[in-house]
Amino acid sequence: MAETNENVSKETVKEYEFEDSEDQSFEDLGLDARLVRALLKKGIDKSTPIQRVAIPLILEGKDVVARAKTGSGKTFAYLLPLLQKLFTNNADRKKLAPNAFILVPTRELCQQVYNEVLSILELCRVQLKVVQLNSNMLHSDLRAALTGPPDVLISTPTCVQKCLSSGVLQGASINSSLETLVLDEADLLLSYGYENDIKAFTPHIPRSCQCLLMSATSSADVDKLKKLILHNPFILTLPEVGNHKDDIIPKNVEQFWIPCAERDKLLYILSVLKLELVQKKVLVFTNTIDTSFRLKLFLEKFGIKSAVLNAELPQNSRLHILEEFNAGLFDYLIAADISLSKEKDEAAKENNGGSRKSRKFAKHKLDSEFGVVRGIDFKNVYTVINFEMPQSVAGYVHRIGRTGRAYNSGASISLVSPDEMDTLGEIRSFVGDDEKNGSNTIAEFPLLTKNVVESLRYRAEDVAKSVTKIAVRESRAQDLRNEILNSEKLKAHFESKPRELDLLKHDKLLSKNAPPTHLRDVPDYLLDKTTKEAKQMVKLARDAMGNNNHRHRGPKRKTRKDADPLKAISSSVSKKSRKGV
Ligand SMILES: Nc1ncnc2c1ncn2[C@@H]1O[C@H](COP(=O)(O)OP(=O)(O)OP(=O)(O)O)[C@@H](O)[C@H]1O
Repeated sequence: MAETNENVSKETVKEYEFEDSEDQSFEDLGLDARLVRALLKKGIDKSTPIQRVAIPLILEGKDVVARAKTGSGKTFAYLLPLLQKLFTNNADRKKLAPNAFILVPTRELCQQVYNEVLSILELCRVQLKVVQLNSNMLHSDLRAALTGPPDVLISTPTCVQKCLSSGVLQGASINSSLETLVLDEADLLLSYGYENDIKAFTPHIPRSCQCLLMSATSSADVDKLKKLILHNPFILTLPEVGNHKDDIIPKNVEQFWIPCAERDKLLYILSVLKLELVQKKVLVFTNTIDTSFRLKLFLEKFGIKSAVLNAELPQNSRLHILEEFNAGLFDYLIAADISLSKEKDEAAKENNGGSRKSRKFAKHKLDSEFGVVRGIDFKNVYTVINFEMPQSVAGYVHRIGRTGRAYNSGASISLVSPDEMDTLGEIRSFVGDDEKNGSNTIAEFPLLTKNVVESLRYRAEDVAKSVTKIAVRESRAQDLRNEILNSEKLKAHFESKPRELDLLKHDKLLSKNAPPTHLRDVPDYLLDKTTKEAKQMVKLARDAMGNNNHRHRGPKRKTRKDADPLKAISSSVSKKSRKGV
C-alpha cells in the first residue's frame, strides 16, 4: 500500500493505491483468532481485495471510505474489525447508548447485517447485545430494545431519528458512547430520502467516533455524506481490472442482452427459462408490481413456479421469502424493483377511477424503507434477468450485482425493447462497450435461435391473452391477503428462529388450475439442433458444477473456475453460430 499524497491536511483526503497481495491471510490482516475461526467455519478462508485493505486500517482506528464492486465483501470488511474492537475491553466501556451504529438504507439490509453479526458472534462464542430497529416498531418495543443499552445497533436513519425525537435515544448519551458509526450502502442512503434524518443525527456524533462509509458506486451523494460525517478519511477505491475507469461490475458476471419487441418479452423469457438455457437460481427484475404478477401467472401456466417479492408485502413475508430463496427452496424469484413514486402515481390513478375493491387495494401502503435490489445478498443466484430495463445505469449495476458475488460466477440477460435501447446504450457506454473498437462486454445472448422462439410463439401468445389485467389485479390482491394472514405466523417464526424454513410456501400457484400437459412439456420436435445442443451444454455445465448454485444450506462451497458454464457455453456456441450451425 502506498499513500499517494504525502502532505495530507485535515481537509484533504488520503487516497490509497494498493498492491494487492492475495497471500495475506485473515490473521495477517490482524484479525482475532476467534473471528478467523468463525470465517473458516463459514467456508471463508481467503479475503477479498477490499477486505485486505480495509480491515487493517479500520483496526488502526482510521476513518475509511470504501468503494468496491457489488458483492466484493464490503460487509465483512467493516463488520469484522468493528466486532474485534468490541471484543476487547467490552466490560469497561461506558455505555449510555450503543457503542456501534450501523445505518443501512432498507429493513431487509438491517435483517441481513443483523443475521450476519449474530452468526459470527455465535461462532466466536462471544456475547454482545445486538439489536435491529425499524420505524414500524412501537415506542415501547424501541425502548425495551434499547434498554441495556446494546453494544451494536443496526437500523435505518429514519428509525434512529424517530428514537431521538421521541426521547428513546438521547443525543447526549450517543455523544458519550458512540465509538463506531457505519454508513453501509452509502450511495443509497441519500437517494432513499434520509438526508434530513442523517443531518439531524450528525451533531450527536462525537469527534472521537470512527466513521466508516461503504459504497458500491461513487456519486455526488457519497461525497455529500463524506463531507457531512467523516473527518480526514482514507479513501479506498479498488484498482480497476478493466479498461474503463468506472468498471464496477464484477468481471465474473457475463452480461447478455436480447433485442425483442415489448409485446414479445413474455415469449422470450419463456423460451429462456422453459428451455433451460440459463443456470439456476434465477432472479428476474420487473419495474412494477403488476408486471411481476403478470409474469408469475404467465410462467405458472407453463409449469414454472416462482415467488414475487415487492414493497407492498408485509415485512415478515419479505424476509421469509428471502430466507427461503436463499436456502434454495425455490429457483425463480421475481423482484419488483419499483420506483415508489411511480407506483404511488398508479395507485392514485386507481383511487380516482377504480372500483371500490381496487381503491381499497391501492390504499395499501408501500414500504418506503424497502429496497429489493440494493445490497441484499441473494445467495447463489446464477442468473439475473432484466425483464424490464432499470431506470438508470446505477440501477443496472446494483441489479447485476446480485450475481457473481464474492468468488462466484454469474450471468445476466436483459430483454431490451426498442423503447429501452437508449437506456441500453447508456449502460453500454458506461461499461466501456464501443462498436468501433469491438469491445462487447454486453453481448447478444447466443443460445436462443429465432426458430425456437417462433415455435413457442403460438402457445405463449395464447396464454398471455388469458393473463388479463383483471387476473393480475386479483392475484396481486390475493397474494397480499395470503401474506397478511401469514404475517402473524411468520412473526412467531422470526421470534423463535426455527431452523426449518418451509413453514409457508411463497411460490404457491396463484391460478386454481394446474398447467395442462401441452404447456408444461415442450415437445422435442419443436427444438432445433442448436437449441438442443445449448440445452445439453447448460445441463453438462450444471452437472460439472455439482449444481452448487441452489439447495444449499451449509457453508459456501467454492465454485470451480474451470467449470464456469457460461464461459464455456457462450464461447463454444458463438463459435458454432459463427460457423452457421
Ligand atoms: N472473503 C470471502 N470469501 C468468500 N465469500 C465471501 C468473502 N467475503 C464475503 N463473502 C460473501 O460474499 C457475499 C457478498 O458479500 P457482501 O454482501 O458483503 O458484498 P457487498 O460488497 O456488500 O455487496 P453489495 O454492494 O451488493 O452490497 C456474501 O454472501 C458474503 O458472505
